Amino acid sequence: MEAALKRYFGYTGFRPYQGEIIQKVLEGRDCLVVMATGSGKSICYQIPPLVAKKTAVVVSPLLSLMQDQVMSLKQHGVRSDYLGSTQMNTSVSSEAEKGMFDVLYMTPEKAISLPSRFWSNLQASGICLLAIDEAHCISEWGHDFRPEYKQLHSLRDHLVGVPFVALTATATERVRGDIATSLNLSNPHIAIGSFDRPNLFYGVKSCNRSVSFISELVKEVSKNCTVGGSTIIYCTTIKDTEQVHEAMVSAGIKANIYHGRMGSKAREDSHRSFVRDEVFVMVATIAFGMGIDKPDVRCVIHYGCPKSLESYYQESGRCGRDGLPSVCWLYYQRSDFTKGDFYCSEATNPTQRKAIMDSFMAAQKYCLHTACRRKVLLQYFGQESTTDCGNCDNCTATKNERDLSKESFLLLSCIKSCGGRWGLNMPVDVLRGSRAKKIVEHNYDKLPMHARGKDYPPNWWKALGGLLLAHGYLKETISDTFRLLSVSPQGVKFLSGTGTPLVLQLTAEMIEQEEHGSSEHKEGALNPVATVESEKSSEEELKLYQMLLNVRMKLAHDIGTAPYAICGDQTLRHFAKIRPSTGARLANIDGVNQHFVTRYGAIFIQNITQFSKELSLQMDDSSGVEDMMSVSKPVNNNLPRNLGDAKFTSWELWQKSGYSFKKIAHFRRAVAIKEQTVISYILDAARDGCEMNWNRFCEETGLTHEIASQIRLAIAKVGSRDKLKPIKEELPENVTYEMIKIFLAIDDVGASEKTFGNVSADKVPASTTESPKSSSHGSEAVKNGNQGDDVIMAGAFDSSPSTKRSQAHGTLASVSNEPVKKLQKIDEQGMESFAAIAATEEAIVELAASCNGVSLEDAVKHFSGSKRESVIEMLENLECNFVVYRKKDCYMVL
Ligand SMILES: Nc1ncnc2c1ncn2[C@@H]1O[C@H](COP(=O)(O)OP(=O)(O)OP(=O)(O)O)[C@@H](O)[C@H]1O
Repeated sequence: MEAALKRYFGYTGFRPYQGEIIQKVLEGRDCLVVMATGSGKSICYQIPPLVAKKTAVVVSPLLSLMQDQVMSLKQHGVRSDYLGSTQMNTSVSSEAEKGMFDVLYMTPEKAISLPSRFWSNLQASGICLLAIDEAHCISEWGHDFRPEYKQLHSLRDHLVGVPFVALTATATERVRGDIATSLNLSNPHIAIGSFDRPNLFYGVKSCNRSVSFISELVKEVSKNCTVGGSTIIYCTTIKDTEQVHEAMVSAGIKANIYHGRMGSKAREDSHRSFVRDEVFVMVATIAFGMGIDKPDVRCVIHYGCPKSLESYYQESGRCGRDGLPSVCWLYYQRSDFTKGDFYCSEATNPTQRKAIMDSFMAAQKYCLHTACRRKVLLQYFGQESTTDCGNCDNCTATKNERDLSKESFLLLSCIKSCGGRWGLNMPVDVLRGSRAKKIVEHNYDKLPMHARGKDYPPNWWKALGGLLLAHGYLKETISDTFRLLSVSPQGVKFLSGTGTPLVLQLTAEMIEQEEHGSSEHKEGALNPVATVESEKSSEEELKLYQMLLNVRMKLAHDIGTAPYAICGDQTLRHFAKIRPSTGARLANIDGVNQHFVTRYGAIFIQNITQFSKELSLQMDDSSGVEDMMSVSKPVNNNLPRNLGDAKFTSWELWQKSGYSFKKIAHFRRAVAIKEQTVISYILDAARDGCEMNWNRFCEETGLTHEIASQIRLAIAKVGSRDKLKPIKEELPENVTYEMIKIFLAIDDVGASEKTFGNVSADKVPASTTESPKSSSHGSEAVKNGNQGDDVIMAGAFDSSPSTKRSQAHGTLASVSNEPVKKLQKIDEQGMESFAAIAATEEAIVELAASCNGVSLEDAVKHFSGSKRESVIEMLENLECNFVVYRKKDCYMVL
């Protein structure tokens, strides 16, 4: 399990609950998973198929979400696709039946409409789980009820014995019960994680929707953009969305808009360019909700009170999913609180209506609270928390507590005297001394508290009303479409004088009202920007991080994917901090998976090296990072370790003696071998650690910088480097199979990008007599499956491995007419040190496997016949090739 986590996702440890859930699923047990947004639920259904080598089917409510997940998984080397109404590729379904995907996503509509033949075929091919993502959609008590979800239980009949895994971030106890019942979960393993998102700062402010407020918002958001963070601004109406978007764009901020009245193509484009960091801000209605999987959103702003606390938690939960510090601000206007009825119009029965209203009131209370915001949120989801978080506006604000007993007494008694038949406006007007027609008609101008509240502006009183509601002194009831306020039993107790003095924390709005007599927003008071902590990075390291963000951006743009799908921000931060100089060092960084190393490793190492030089930063600084092992820089003795003799000699002739491929192909043979075989021998030697003059190799094989770039793009497009044919099909005719193989070998050994740099397209092979470019050998070699096994090596190549190298030297030197100047340079000492190596990569892997991981010191001790540097080098090579990975100080086998 852990090996698959490192190989495909680059992480060395599971987060809480992930390991146990995966284990249960692999044992065939149903699971109900309720874990916070961004806590890593997806891994729970993505790892089992990679371990069990069977397909996982995932039911997901949104196409955009599925497309993002598939894009990301492909970048991790996981075979994945989706079935839904927008899927144009008709072969996905038949490939899926044959078990050709690790993870197959589908919409609920699709899942219930697929014929039983599909399911029986898939079951025959192997299916390890059916996951129901966003499972709260099953429940009418959930905030996103979807009727099709209710029919998913019918899949049980098709998938006998297949574990069902229901996952959600927001489920009250009642919703959990609904999910389990509706899906017929049998004795499910229930995992309920914390709802807390400690990296998120929560803040709330009252606002007006004035032009000056919006321009202030624009200013603050633009600050966030300059530090490279993405922002989502959720508006409650399309009109607000358009207004805020227009303000952002006119201020020169790259912002997109997204709402339900846009066509699906426009929405898709808008979503895509946001996910790909082509714009930094998305101004959207909640139509841009559940499906947002971008991990590096640094700021989520709600411009208007959300329709429920669940949806606020979900939407704000789109922020900081990569675990880095991020902020969530909610700006509300008092008039937002009148929208409950509008939301209730969606209800089809009284139960739903009550559920919608309750959730809306909870959101309203959240806005008005002066206690720790996190506590309020967690309590709503049934999680008790005793300490204040210190990471929300209420915790960080200077305490502004005051005895508000007198004012509260006035307001509560006024509400009581008005008979609990009104909202807040009427009693506040009475307190303020209004003689409006309605007040006079009801004789409220005769009440003793009439005109007793002139010291404070109306909004101050309304803010106090909100506070009293949030603290339980008032209660709100719905009558028809009206929301009525009355005094609660706790309020009655206070009015009777038996309660304690009412010391309350003043809201920001009350303070503003006292100071300025209005909620007109003060310059500089708005502060939505995530102060993403630089994590003790130096200025140069931050510059390097910015440079690497650009490298990732360009790369993503070239291959048509989202930057985050290549690697996360956190991983780039580690690169900037550690500055790995080798593939092995890169491979050991958290978040780096096997595909990343093979596809992008060389590019990043080259850029890190170059930028670090420019910024005068040392490479390989592991001091500040935990979990990094202090391995001294390996000494590469450039000697092969476990090569067969034919390969070794081919390499020697080429690298040391300067022979051409053609000469080597004919060298001392009755029947010449193919040049392509020689090339593949030399590549194997390179993979085995032999020193290589890559510039010469590329020059002789015609692999130019341009061709290398084309191949890299093709691999990225195909999403896998396992099969050459699909890669070849993406490339122009002139790019041969041989070139692809060479590219992969160079990539495997992590040679520098500069390797290709010396040769340009118009300056191709000089020294090769027959370059692969001018022949069809490359494709022939592949067609014949020619990896060199079909070659009969004669003469010097057929002696026993231990003796033949020295024989080969002697023979070559004496028999060949070619100048073999450099050959003798492999002197006795070199051969001795090679012979003395007791550790081989296989032996190291065996040792690590037998004791479930081995430390470097133990490995060095175990292979006492080997030099420490050799063991380090082999370990690094294994690590770079993802044969082993490091967890703390231990090398584990993948
Ligand atoms: N074991 C892990 N170590 C480090 N990062 C992880 C681990 N598991 C998951 N992550 C990362 O956490 C982020 C959030 O994960 P994921 O998308 O699965 O969250 P989620 O629980 O499904 O959230 P939501 O409910 O919002 O969809 C992703 O960037 C993912 O790569």
